[in-house]
Amino acid sequence: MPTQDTLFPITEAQRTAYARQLRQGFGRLRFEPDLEAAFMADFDRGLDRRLAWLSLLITVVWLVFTALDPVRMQPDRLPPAQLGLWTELLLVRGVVAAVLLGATWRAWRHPLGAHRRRWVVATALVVTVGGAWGATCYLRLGGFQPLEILLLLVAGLFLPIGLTLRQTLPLAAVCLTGMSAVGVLQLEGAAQGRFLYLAGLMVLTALLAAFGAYHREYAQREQFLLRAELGWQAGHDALTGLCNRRLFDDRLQALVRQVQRDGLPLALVLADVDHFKRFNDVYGHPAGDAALQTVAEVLQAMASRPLDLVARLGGEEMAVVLHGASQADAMRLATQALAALRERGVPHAGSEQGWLGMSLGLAMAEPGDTPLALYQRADRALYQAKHSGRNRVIAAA
Ligand SMILES: Nc1nc2c(ncn2[C@@H]2O[C@H](COP(=O)(O)OP(=O)(O)OP(=O)(O)O)[C@@H](O)[C@H]2O)c(=O)[nH]1
Repeated sequence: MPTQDTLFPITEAQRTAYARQLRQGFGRLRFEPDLEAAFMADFDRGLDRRLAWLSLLITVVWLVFTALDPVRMQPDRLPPAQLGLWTELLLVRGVVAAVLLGATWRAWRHPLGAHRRRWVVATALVVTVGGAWGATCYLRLGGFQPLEILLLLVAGLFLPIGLTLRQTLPLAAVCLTGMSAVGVLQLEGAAQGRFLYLAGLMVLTALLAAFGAYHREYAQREQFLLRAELGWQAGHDALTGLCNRRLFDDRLQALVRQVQRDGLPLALVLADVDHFKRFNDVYGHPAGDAALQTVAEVLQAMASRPLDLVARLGGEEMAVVLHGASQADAMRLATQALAALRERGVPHAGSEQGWLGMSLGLAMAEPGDTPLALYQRADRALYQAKHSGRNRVIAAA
């Protein structure tokens, strides 16, 4: 998906797929495969920086708690039998701190890119299980530990940390199992009971957070589809489906620069329906609209290359930009378009020939050209086509 926020460069076919998905819904938080890939690319935008900051924050909090451990537990006053436990706590704190420092360094140093999900999963697992382990050490040492802090860790898994809900659920299940296993294996009696009670609360927390995450992701997906539709509408003409003037101006500018750099030819063909005012007067505006759609289809058929561009510039004036086409190619395509419109046989009593025709002006991009200069040459050629009998193509000298 630019995301491309203002103009979402989707094709007509993609737009149909987006609209279909929007109609079908996505209650299971999954799009059709192509759309899913586009959504994931959009979903991942700007994530690396956010994760780097989050990782730094967690690391700082973890280091602060680690630094406070000796103050809170006063190891020199612990009975010798508990020194082993103190070492265990220090080890757990140290391992998690080392992993967090490494993860933060990695996230700041290089974009996580393809490793992002693995990075998130590994960091989350170490922090949740390490957090639970540290908490059980505290309990066994007889110190005060607000175990409820573990609930925050569980809820944190459902924050926008780069996983979809489908990816978060198995991770949360593994983390909860790991945390509960630590409690069951390390604790006994009342402390174990209290930890198991907390494990139950963790499951409830996970369910509540998952409920919120479901609705957040649903809204995010819906917004993605709607943004594509809006972007398409911003760059296209509602009647013919062709690019509008705004998108045409943007793309023509880029195309002119591109061919000048690549040394390729570029042709601009301007088209204007002949005696269209009379057509509207005789057949009515709705028939005029249908006639414009026919002309748009005929012009669209001229554009077969990926960088070709067909636009409605306003009223009954349209344009075709042919990337890499020589003047002879462009002339041939324009003549074929005239013949194709003739074949459509749209009656036009107010025209010279009795059926709907159009006049075409062709100009080739020249070295050092600006889009405006190119447009003006094509416009002069169109003017000549109009004034030399209409329903023909004239190339700028
Ligand atoms: N049906 C319909 N008509 C439109 C639309 N946009 C512009 N027009 C009409 O197109 C006509 C353009 O008329 P003119 O600019 O005088 O040109 P023309 O009659 O085609 O004459 P020539 O260009 O000299 O052949 C006007 O009557 C506009 O109302 C549209 O979206 N739908």
